[in-house]
Amino acid sequence: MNFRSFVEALKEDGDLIEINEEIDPHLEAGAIIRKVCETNDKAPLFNNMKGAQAGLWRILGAPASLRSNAKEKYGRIARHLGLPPTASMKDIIDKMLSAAHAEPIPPNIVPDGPVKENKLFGDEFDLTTLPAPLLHQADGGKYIQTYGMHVLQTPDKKWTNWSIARAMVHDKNHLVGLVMEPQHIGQIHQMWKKSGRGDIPWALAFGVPPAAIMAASMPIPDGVSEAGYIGAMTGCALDVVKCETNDLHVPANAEIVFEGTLSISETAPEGPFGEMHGYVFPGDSRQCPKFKVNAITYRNGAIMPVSNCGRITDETHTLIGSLNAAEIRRICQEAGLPITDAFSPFETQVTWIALGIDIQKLSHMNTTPSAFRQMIGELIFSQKAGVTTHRIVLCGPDINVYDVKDVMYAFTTRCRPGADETLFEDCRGFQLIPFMGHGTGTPNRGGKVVSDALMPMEYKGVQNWQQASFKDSFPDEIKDSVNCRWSKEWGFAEEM
Ligand SMILES: Cc1cc2c3c(c1C)C(C)(C)C[C@H]1C[C@@H](c4ccccc4)[C@]4(C(=O)NC(=O)N=C4N2C[C@H](O)[C@H](O)[C@H](O)COP(=O)(O)O)N31
Ligand SMILES: [K+]
Ligand SMILES: [Mn+2]
Repeated sequence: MNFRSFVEALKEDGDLIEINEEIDPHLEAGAIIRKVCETNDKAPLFNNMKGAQAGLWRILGAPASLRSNAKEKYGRIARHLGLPPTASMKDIIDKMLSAAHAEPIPPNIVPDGPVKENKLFGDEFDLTTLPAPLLHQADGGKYIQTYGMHVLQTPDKKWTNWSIARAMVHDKNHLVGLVMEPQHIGQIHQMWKKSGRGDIPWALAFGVPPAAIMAASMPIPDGVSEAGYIGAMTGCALDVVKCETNDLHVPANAEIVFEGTLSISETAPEGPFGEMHGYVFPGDSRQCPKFKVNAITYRNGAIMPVSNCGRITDETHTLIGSLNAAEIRRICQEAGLPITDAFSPFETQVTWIALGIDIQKLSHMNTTPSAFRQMIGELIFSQKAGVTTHRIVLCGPDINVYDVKDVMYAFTTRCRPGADETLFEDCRGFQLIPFMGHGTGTPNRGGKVVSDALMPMEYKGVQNWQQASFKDSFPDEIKDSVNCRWSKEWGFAEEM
């Protein structure tokens, strides 16, 4: 599946709105995409961007946001992975974890591809004249990069990392963007700095195969190349082609590729940006590394994917939250902890992760609530995949952690504030969260908690209550008889 066929799939699903009227990249496109994300409406495809030139570019907004009809809520994300549009978040997370222990299938190097249909070098382009969107009025620049994939290799060439990190236009041939540890872009940047080998060969591929952008958004382990992971997950090697101006490889059917170098010395002001937690702090910029663009190659009719993040629900919630939770589930299970599921409710702006606990296994651990909370917090808050999470909620087997109503029902009724919670201050914190970066304590340390929504008896493997609900407080024959007359005889609404 490549990006173009993904867009076709959305069209066939009736999940695309094509806008052929001229749309301005200065706030107008961003406003439409933002409103789509806040209303879970169809993905907008802007075919006529003001300032488009030489086929650069059309824009697809909200590439992995939600659908409004409940049966296909995650359909746009499912289509990234070739799953049916009715797939659940559990199905999507299971699919993304399916390659965790599989032999990587390295990419297949091909001599040519659609991404080579057009090539611009040096003065043949000027980034400041391309239709890069201003996505929020207080953003510090035009965030051209919100859903592209950085390609960076370690100095020893053993690891090629694919990841999403934001970047804005700095001048006619430079971007400036977030390069922060423990993200792999930050780790690799540090390796090159130490190696003294000069600026880093770099590529940024937009409109890559959707499964690749999912892996680019996922914190798979240090040293694991996303290309091989995706090969193992899809069962087939991804076709890649060599860059014109360096030895890196990019997906052969990507829509657009910027090629160049990531500076190990030069920085420029970056931000602010309307971020994943739903805030922009006007004027809040900091020095970040510069990316020099030496060449642009692109397909005819190239489409630039754009994520306008902020208030729920957009790609920073559906992908960052879900894929961090995926890795947290795997890490907990491999540590022998009784975790069945992990999910980050969008309504927490993905600052929480709810864990589903197998209380039979928990009862065999003969542990205490405070010891278990300590174990969970020390493991998860020391992980790269745990950096963005500031509250973990432990939930019993009657709670569906993928449903925020269930998580809040457990958290608000089973977790006594203070007594049932363990605070963690000696761990990395996520400075992009306003209460961290603009709050009262140290911006990038601590501020985390494990909130135990397991009742004491669940540590013995027992739940001695019944939920006062239709599902749990009525015998099956009553429920069946009510259900079968529900809409036919009495005219209540059909079940969703
Ligand atoms: C899907 C998605 C992921 C994002 C981002 C975005 C989108 C749409 C935008 C819209 C651009 C907003 C910012 C949000 C911002 C951000 C910064 C830190 C942590 C989370 C988000 C950041 C970013 O700018 N920098 C960064 O380091 N990581 C980001 N991730 C998370 C990473 O893609 C994710 O963590 C991967 O696992 C990285 O791969 P790696 O494990 O290093 O190989 N962006
Ligand atoms: K990644
Ligand atoms: Mn990685």
